[in-house]
Amino acid sequence: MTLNVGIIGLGAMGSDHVKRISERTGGVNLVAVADLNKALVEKYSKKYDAKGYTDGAALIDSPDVDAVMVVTSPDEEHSQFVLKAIEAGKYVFCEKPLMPTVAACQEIIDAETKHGKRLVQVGFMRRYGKGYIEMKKAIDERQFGEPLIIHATHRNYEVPETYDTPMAISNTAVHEADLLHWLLGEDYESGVTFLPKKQTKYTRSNLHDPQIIMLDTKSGVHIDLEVFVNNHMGYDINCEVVCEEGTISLKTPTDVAIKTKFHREDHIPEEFTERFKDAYDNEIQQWVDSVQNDKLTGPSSWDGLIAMATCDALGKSRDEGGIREPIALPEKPALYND
Ligand SMILES: NC(=O)C1=CN([C@@H]2O[C@H](COP(=O)(O)OP(=O)(O)OC[C@H]3O[C@@H](n4cnc5c(N)ncnc54)[C@H](O)[C@@H]3O)[C@@H](O)[C@H]2O)C=CC1
Ligand SMILES: O=C1[C@@H](O)[C@H](O)[C@@H](O)[C@H](O)[C@H]1O
Repeated sequence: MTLNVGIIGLGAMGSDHVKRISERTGGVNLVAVADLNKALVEKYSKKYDAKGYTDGAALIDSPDVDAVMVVTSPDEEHSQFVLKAIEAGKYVFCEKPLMPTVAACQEIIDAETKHGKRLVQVGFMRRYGKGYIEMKKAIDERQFGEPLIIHATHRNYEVPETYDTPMAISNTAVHEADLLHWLLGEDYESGVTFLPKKQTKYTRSNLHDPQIIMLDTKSGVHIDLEVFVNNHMGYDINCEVVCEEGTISLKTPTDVAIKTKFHREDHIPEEFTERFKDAYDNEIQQWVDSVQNDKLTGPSSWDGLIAMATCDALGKSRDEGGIREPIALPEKPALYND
């Protein structure tokens, strides 16, 4: 049976998912698209022969739609559609972050728990990237002994004017907040955020960039993460895990490196859609497959809450001038135990 999907939000990431669902994902049919922007609705409904809506709630209510993808921004827009999908009993894939506050994540968890079945998957797509999967296997098997330290960087070429200081954590570092505890298989104990170099060429009044984050896990693994979202160099994601008997690193995303007269070249991607194409494709294919099997397997609302509780502590630390903050989680509902 083919799964009929509707997508709400047709901007940068939504249009990438539209293309993926329509052209590269098996067992699925794009039947409806929605956006507040009429021109985008017309463009994609025409191109992919899908019904068009300017009201995302109407898309969710449509009997033609079996499952929903929420790809709207700002991130605060997510929960109205996620809650509506839960109410309608429809599976819903929600781009990260689930919501940018812990309270709003908790509201979704409460609604899903009340419904009694997992319906929500959060778009932490890095878990589906080949490099990270291999790193996790090596860590899980302790191939090089115990993990001790992680050095990570999250660098974007540039971000829009609407992107502000809190978003460096809630919208960007949220990827590592999820990924690194998944990679290590353990919870965080505490975190701290520093703001180096207050004045730079690209400093804006609403954005402090770069930001330095440190996290410590319950067993004492130490993580340092540089978030630098206006680096004017490229989309540069790095992760090195230092273990007792070796290091495990994410390799450069290119398959080919050029050496020519007295120098070498290695392409740096411009965008996440290029860098993590394999991860997004695997993520969405596995989401479709798990919905078809009526059992979600990907990152849950609970994972969305863990990531945001981590971001909350890091944001608080930054606002208090770099004081270490404990990372505490509420009680985990039984629904999220398997
Ligand atoms: N997993 C990943 O690596 C990435 C995830 N994202 C996430 O995807 C989401 C979308 O981000 P972008 O595509 O970059 O944003 P964008 O600003 O390019 O597009 C957002 C779209 O949502 C529409 N929209 C806003 N409110 C709406 C509403 N109430 N009803 C219907 N449509 C509405 C806007 O008109 C716009 O077309 C964000 O939550 C972002 O955090 C974005 C980039 C990468
Ligand atoms: O999720 C994403 C964006 O929303 C975010 O703004 C970027 O910093 C991330 O690299 C990208 O993966």
